Amino acid sequence: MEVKARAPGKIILAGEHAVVHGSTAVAAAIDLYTYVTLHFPLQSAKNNDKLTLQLKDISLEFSWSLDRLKEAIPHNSTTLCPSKPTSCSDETLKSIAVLVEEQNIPEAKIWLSSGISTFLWLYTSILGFNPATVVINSELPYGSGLGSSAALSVALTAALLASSSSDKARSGGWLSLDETNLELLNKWAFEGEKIIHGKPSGIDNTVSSYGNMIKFCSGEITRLQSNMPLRMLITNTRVGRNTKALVSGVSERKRRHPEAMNSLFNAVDSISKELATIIQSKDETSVTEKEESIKELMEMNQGLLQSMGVSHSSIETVIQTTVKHKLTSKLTGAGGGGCVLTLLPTGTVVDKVVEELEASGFQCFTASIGGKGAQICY
Ligand SMILES: Nc1ncnc2c1ncn2[C@@H]1O[C@H](COP(=O)(O)OP(=O)(O)O)[C@@H](O)[C@H]1O
Ligand SMILES: C[C@@](O)(CCOP(=O)(O)O)CC(=O)O
Ligand SMILES: [Mg+2]
Repeated sequence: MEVKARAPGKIILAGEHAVVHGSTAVAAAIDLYTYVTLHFPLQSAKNNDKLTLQLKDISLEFSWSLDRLKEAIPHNSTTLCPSKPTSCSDETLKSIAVLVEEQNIPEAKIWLSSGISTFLWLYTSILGFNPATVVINSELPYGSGLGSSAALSVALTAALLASSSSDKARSGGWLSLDETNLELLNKWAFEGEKIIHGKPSGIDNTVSSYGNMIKFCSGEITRLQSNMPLRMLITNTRVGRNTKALVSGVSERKRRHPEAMNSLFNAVDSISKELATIIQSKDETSVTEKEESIKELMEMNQGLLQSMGVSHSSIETVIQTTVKHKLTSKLTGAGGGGCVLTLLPTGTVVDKVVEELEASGFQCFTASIGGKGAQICY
């Protein structure tokens, strides 16, 4: 039997980091996906005593005997409960880290460890100790602010829940999930994100699960209906960074300067709310005026992110380059490198700015904004 799922990456239009501290943020799905395929061996097959993970896009394979997993991961064989998401305890996470270490991940790819821990936790919590080969393929750059961690948790959980469900109408095409299943998927995926991010806000797994564009504040989700064209250039600085470290850096700064940081978070909250209002507005304001307001809000948000300590010289270079072309940019995701968004107002020709950015070693692309969320295929 085979089950497939896919989940999109995302851009955060406003509010990253502040959203971890209770501010509003606005995010949209993009049309770059992580794909997960589960293959279950026949009882008679020779590999029916193993769990194998194949990361296709980076040509790596990891494998554990089911006996080793059962021995290492604390479990209660009678209480597998896919419909009740639970958190991974510190004790279980330590045991899983040992299982990951035993795989001798190449030093240059050691950043995969938390993703593989998430994999083991979600798999064994939802499907228990059953044999399978899990194939993962991602179109998203890793650790670049486009939510590869959330797309992994969402796509994997969607495939696991689909395979554990009794209701498998074979269709051959991509199917979206109903509200109840989306809610369950999103809760499990959040538990997966916690292993990778430490203290996630939940916005990334939510937008990857639900798709489209959302306003998010302390777990409250508002789906947004955009009433204007919104085009963004995405520039990957190719500077690697890690969301967990950046999020904890902001918390440290908040601990040192609580009042000042709370003022920054409040300002971000206002920016995100205003952005959501503009995007949805059906009033007479022209698209050009709306784009001018969005430009200003992005500029202010970037200034506040810089004050939180999450910008980077590569991000500043992208901003300065795009300013020369009268375009406005802000970092997206955790910052510290990673990707930068540049608003492309109606009629913008991007060739010259892209040429200049790519000459500096950056990678530019446009992605379609606000597409579908998680989907499954039998
Ligand atoms: N397809 C994948 N397979 C294994 N791990 C993954 C995958 N996608 C993401 N990850 C994990 O997520 C981490 C990147 O997440 P993060 O730092 O939050 O950045 P982002 O979510 O912006 O890509 C990687 O270092 C890796 O541990
Ligand atoms: C910085 C943050 O707001 C977004 C992180 O996104 P990413 O992992 O860099 O794609 C963290 C969060 O909201 O959990
Ligand atoms: Mg992430």
